[in-house]
Amino acid sequence: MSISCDMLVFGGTGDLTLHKLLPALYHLHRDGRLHSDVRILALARKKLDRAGYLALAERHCRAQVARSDFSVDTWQAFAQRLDYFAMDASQRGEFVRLAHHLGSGDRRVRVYYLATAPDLFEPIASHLESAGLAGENARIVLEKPIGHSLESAQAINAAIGAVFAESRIYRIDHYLGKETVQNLMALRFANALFEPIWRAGHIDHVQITVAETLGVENRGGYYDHAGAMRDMLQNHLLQLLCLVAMEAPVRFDAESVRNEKVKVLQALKPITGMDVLDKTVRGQYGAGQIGGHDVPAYYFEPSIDNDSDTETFVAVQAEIDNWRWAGVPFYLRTGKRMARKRSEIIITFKPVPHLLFKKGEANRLVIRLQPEECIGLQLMAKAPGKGMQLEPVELDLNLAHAFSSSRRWDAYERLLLDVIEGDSTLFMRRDEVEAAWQWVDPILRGWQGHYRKPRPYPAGSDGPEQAHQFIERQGRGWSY
Ligand SMILES: NC(=O)C1=CN([C@@H]2O[C@H](COP(=O)(O)OP(=O)(O)OC[C@H]3O[C@@H](n4cnc5c(N)ncnc54)[C@H](OP(=O)(O)O)[C@@H]3O)[C@@H](O)[C@H]2O)C=CC1
Ligand SMILES: O=C1O[C@H](COP(=O)(O)O)[C@@H](O)[C@H](O)[C@H]1O
Repeated sequence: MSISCDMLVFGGTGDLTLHKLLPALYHLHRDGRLHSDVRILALARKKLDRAGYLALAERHCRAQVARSDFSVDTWQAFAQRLDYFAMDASQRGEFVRLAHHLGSGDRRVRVYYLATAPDLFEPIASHLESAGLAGENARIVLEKPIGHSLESAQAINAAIGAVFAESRIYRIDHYLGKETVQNLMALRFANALFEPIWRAGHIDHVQITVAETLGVENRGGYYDHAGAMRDMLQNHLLQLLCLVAMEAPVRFDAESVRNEKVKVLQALKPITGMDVLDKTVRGQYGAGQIGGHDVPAYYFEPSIDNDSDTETFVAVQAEIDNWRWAGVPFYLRTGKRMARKRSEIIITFKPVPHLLFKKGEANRLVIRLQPEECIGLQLMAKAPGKGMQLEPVELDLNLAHAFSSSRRWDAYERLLLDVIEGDSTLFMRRDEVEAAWQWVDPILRGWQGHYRKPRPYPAGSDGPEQAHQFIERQGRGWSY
């Protein structure tokens, strides 16, 4: 059973809160994982009373939670925990009103979840402090992306760090809360099988793909200033890369795991200047079809400039300059409005040194995060019948089948519970975020100088043609 706390969600009427955070909290409540005294206070400027907010929250929870998991009784019990407070979080004076509303309760754990644009992070932290709301029992959760560059991330980190100790700052990257991502650590560090071959001598290359069919939806105002590099690659894809590439931590605790991840980020080979033309591909979706329906081009989406140069697709060839990984390319790609939704990591091993049979394909380890969660090891096997006809077959560990009795947790459920329980193992430390920006910034500068126009690709495709040429130049291809 979790501990008692007040959870204050700034941005309580926003997309993230309504689509992810509240459904996750509902599930935690339904599964009996929230202490009976956990209270949730949503905050935003919109003038709503409690009843109005509950109606909004219920509508979204009904839409997000599976029918079989939603019941009116459970909702009503969950709603008892929920309240709404209208305030402008950019105004210091409003926090005096908030302190008054919260009353004394200084000894209770308070979690401040900042589900707002990052430009509110600094004012909220400083206003919390001046209203006496940032005491020892207060924790703060920051959504990604932290800033839009190394400099802005450092400024945010410094401002938050001036109010909250690092151990009380939770920089969330929801990919770390996904079951299969954690399973990657189990696979690597709880099985002796892979360690001897988990290195340059045996691995040809690694591909990490996060493809979405969604477009920018109603987030154009944010996305057009961010793009795929800041929205996805700087955080989610680099975190996945870290988990594939890191050394075994001495313990499974926050400091040990994060120490190893940061070393990987620091070892990433810089991509600077004209290198961006060889090592990266930017793309932007045009009109096309998703699931048989016409969808508009990116520049016709709401809140997007008609001549926007923002990338909705990015592919990068990353290299890690250390003993384990020298010379092994890590191909990262992510895009919106792609042919199908899938997130996966594919490790391709080196081919056998001498081919005895007519057919030979390199072994591949496939770690699928979405839509299904499974791990597959592709091996060559003899097809039944006469002769040595070899075909690739997959040893398949389907996690949904292997653990069929338990409901699959959404990433936010796991991470929210970790915050309440004070476990920051699956959250990003300050130096990790900054090391990631340190590598990403020169790429963004290279694009400014040499690669302003993203390559077009039709919605519903596998990205721009250049993304295929880029990997084929090296005698490889994207896995499908
Ligand atoms: N949506 C998603 O799927 C994801 C979002 N994120 C991150 O989460 C954060 C929030 O994103 P998202 O929910 O999409 O954004 P939205 O624009 O949908 O929501 C922003 C929220 O902030 C509130 N807000 C804005 N200004 C103020 C203010 N001055 N005082 C109080 N509240 C304010 C808005 O309410 P009001 O206007 O009523 O004040 C609204 O509730 C961003 O940092 C984003 O990058 C990260 C991962 C995924
Ligand atoms: O952080 C983000 O992630 C989502 C994709 O998350 P997933 O869990 O559905 O894979 C992405 O759509 C969004 O643009 C980004 O901000």
